[in-house]
Amino acid sequence: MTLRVNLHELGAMDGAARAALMLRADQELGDVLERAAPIIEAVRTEGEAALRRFARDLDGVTGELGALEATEEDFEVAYRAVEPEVIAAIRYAVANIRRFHEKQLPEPMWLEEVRPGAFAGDRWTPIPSVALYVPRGKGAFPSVTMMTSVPAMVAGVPEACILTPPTPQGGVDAATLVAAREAGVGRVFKAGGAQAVAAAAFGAGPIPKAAKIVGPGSPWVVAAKRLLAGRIDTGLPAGPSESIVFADETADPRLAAADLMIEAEHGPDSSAYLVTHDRAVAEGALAALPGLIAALPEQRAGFVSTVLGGPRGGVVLAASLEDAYAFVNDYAPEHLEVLSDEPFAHLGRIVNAAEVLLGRRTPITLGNFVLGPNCVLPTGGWAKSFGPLSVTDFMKRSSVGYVTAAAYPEMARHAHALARYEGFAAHAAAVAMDRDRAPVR
Ligand SMILES: NC(=O)c1ccc[n+]([C@@H]2O[C@H](COP(=O)([O-])OP(=O)(O)OC[C@H]3O[C@@H](n4cnc5c(N)ncnc54)[C@H](O)[C@@H]3O)[C@@H](O)[C@H]2O)c1
Ligand SMILES: N[C@H](CO)Cc1c[nH]c[nH+]1
Ligand SMILES: [Zn+2]
Repeated sequence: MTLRVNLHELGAMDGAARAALMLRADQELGDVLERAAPIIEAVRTEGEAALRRFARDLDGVTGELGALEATEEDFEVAYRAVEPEVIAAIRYAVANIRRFHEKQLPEPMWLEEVRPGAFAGDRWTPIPSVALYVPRGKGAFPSVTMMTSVPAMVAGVPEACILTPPTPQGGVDAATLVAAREAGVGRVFKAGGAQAVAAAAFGAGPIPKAAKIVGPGSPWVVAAKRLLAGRIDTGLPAGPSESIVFADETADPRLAAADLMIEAEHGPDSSAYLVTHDRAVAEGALAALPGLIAALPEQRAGFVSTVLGGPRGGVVLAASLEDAYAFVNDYAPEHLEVLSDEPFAHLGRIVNAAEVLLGRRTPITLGNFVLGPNCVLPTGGWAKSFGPLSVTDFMKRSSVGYVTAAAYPEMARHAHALARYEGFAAHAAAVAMDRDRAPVR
């Protein structure tokens, strides 16, 4: 395995080379969109039979798949199989994630008296149903189970279910089942990839049609969400993981190198940069990386070296601190870690990042698993306009209005003038009527 890590010197790069560093795997889906389309069509027309076929052909299930929905016995077996230390960590994380997300709950309703006797406001209610996608391919994700399930439960969604690819034995990852139960989601189905997104959009076998699907995934999941966006609310775009570790001259290069590997180890389609304006930090990190990579298990070492030596990763040496801020804000990373003795001094300069983790004791790992903020985050540059998954992603807002007799005449007069101007005669007629006359029955 080659352990070559890129050094990108921004001062020596032209605009095109700099722009090339910004590209992500989910911006270039290539033929995945085309190849996901027939999978979706098969689920739409064949339902459960297609899901069973894809479990075998795409998820590599060789064991007995059984019922698509995890049974009570599956949950019991999972609790026995997962190490007590991991169950304790899941409970610790669920408590923190719940505490964080409860703070996000909006007031159920507010009304403002916009004119004397005329009231307008917002009312928040949960969405009726949601499918929570939990990936399982290059890893298992009890973390994502908690991060999608807890806010859905805090929001009060009445019908929530988890969709996750089956294991090769035909079951569900044990810690995913434990995390689902601890977070309060009772239904877990074995379906992954594009076929899972299609099952949520149309309903398939026991998998209910949902109003929305949330959760991150591989390019197959991203592609299916794009193709089905007219059939189901696909929420925030969360594709292959990406990060920037931003380090100033006070940063420890070895920590910078270690933290650069965190998101790079997800897979070859990840993106990960260390951005610094300090040459000593850049060179120290480059020197530390081969040894750190070599200490990883083979598959993860392979992913990290592919990412850090490929077109979407490495060490970025900015021409100045200003240039480093500009790079981060242009890139709009999913995860941003700020390694500095004064991390808050940089916070005001960061405007585009889905998550900002401050200081040497807040590595991305803590955010991914236990701190409380959501680890399902927008990728592909979408952090310029989207935030992390939150409680309000599981709710919708309705406007509410109420006009009294005291406020009506003036409001009606102004509305009538605008209705006439826009040429809407029925709109105008409705506000020309006497609304306080006794009804004629
Ligand atoms: N943005 C976020 O918030 C966030 C959070 C966690 C994970 N992630 C990312 O989610 C992704 C998870 O990917 P994963 O692969 O581990 O799991 P996944 O569940 O997303 O993908 C595996 C599924 O893809 C389908 N698939 C695989 N190869 C296929 C093929 N050739 N044809 C058709 N379908 C195919 C299979 O059905 C399988 O079920 C990673 O890229 C990770 O970085 C992102
Ligand atoms: N980094 C992922 C989001 O991009 C979340 C995660 C979960 N487990 C490990 N990482
Ligand atoms: Zn991660």
